[in-house]
Amino acid sequence: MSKKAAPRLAVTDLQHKYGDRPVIEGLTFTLRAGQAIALVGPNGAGKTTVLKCIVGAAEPAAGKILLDGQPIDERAEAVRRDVATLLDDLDFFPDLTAAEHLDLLARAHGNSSPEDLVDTTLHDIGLLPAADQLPGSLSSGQRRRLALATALVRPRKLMVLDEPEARLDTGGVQWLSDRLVEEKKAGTAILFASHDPALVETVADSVVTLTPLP
Ligand SMILES: Nc1ncnc2c1ncn2[C@@H]1O[C@H](COP(=O)(O)OP(=O)(O)OP(=O)(O)O)[C@@H](O)[C@H]1O
Repeated sequence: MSKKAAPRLAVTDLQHKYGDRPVIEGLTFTLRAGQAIALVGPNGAGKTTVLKCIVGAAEPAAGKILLDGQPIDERAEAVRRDVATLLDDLDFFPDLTAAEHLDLLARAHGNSSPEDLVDTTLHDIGLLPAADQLPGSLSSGQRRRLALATALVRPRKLMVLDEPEARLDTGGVQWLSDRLVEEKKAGTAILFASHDPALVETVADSVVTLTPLP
């Protein structure tokens, strides 16, 4: 009998505190390849904090986080290779165009001829007309689209996205929704925080609701 594959992501009894103040207590969930979990809850409930713990940007007070059965370590090559993250707005290089950012990132992840991928991604995300603009000249929504695009020009088994719908227009949110569904079909696991009920309804296989701790 074959052993069942480990979940892509397994979070067990996660706890996090800022100073003495607990913000996450006893959070447990598992996420399998090709599935999506949405983290929902009011402002301040701890969604970003959970995502930061998972990508290694915050240190949990307790608990276990496993990626494909192994403790997650942001310095490990597998994590950097397999996890595409969109947390805050990216800090872009001021003197690289939108297209050059995507090209650089794809090459850094081992794609030696990313031209077609970069073009397709810019087209998909509606940034082709802005391909040669510097980040400082993009609108805030266009910068957000560029940040999303950076997650799409690199290999990924797990996407960790904090409010990916933020600042997108209606067409952008529709595109995002369709794209995340496609990502799941391709086997990517997605953990995302969102305040958009329609996006959650369309994309998430399950929902984890956080409430602010007293
Ligand atoms: N660096 C920090 N230092 C101290 N407290 C923090 C820090 N970051 C977040 N917090 C607090 O932790 C709680 C959870 O914040 P978090 O950003 O995780 O919430 P969230 O659910 O993502 O909220 P939102 O929906 O507004 O994005 C909040 O009360 C917040 O004020």
